[in-house]
Amino acid sequence: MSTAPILSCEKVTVAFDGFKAVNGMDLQLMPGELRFLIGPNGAGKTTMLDVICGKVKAASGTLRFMNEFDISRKKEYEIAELGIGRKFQAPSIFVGLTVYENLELAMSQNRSVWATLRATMSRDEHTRIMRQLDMIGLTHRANTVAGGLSHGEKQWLEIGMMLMQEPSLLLLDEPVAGMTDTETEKTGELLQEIIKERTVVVVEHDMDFVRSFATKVTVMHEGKLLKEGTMQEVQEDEVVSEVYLGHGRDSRAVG
Ligand SMILES: Nc1ncnc2c1ncn2[C@@H]1O[C@H](COP(=O)(O)OP(=O)(O)OP(=O)(O)O)[C@@H](O)[C@H]1O
Repeated sequence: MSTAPILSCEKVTVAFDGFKAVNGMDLQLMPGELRFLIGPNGAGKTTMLDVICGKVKAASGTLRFMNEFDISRKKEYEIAELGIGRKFQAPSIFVGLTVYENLELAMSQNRSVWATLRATMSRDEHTRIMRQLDMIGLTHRANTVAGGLSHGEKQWLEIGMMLMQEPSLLLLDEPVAGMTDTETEKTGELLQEIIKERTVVVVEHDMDFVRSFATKVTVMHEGKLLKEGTMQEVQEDEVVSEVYLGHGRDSRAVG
């Protein structure tokens, strides 16, 4: 495996009407990592994902992908084509189509919906979909209309749809929010499976989930990198403790 970072962000700043939501943030990811990005509300975590996928632009700083591409000036679709996939909190699946059809559509993103559903599928394409269904644990749901899935299943379907496009780097924003404990556990296992071939960044508030699945955690505060390390190192850090204390839902994150 390459030792060069897959993503290298240096001194990234994102401003909204002069307010710096991200303020000189550094983030380096190695291929195959599952990195958790945590921090109090308003720390700039979601904005950091937004700037990586091109949804917002950096006012300054550099963002380098695969040691080769400067993505700071690229458009969102160009960044997606380079291999960065972004999943937002609300799932964007086609609720009137079956699980199988959703994956089929995601596989042939450049065709129209009608052309995709009418086209004859090759055996290889069918095999790819079946493999994806297996990975996201929805084989038994292949012919279920996506609108009838549970909340967790919808999230897994959307992750599956993103994977059909073979991204090298996957950005997930609070993937386990609203999930049951069993669904959360399954999602963690799915992420472990995904990083066998890809790199994943997860913005997360669920500290039990982070504790169970994180090897390396990045803590953001006021738009900057506050601390990076194992969950234990982060929990033992006094400054991190101070920042979290009194911050509502994350107040039990440390100690
Ligand atoms: N489009 C925008 N316009 C103006 N301000 C914004 C915009 N997006 C985010 N912000 C502000 O930037 C700051 C960082 O927001 P961001 O959503 O990145 O934080 P976060 O760490 O993801 O927080 P949370 O954990 O609550 O989701 C917040 O103060 C937020 O209000």
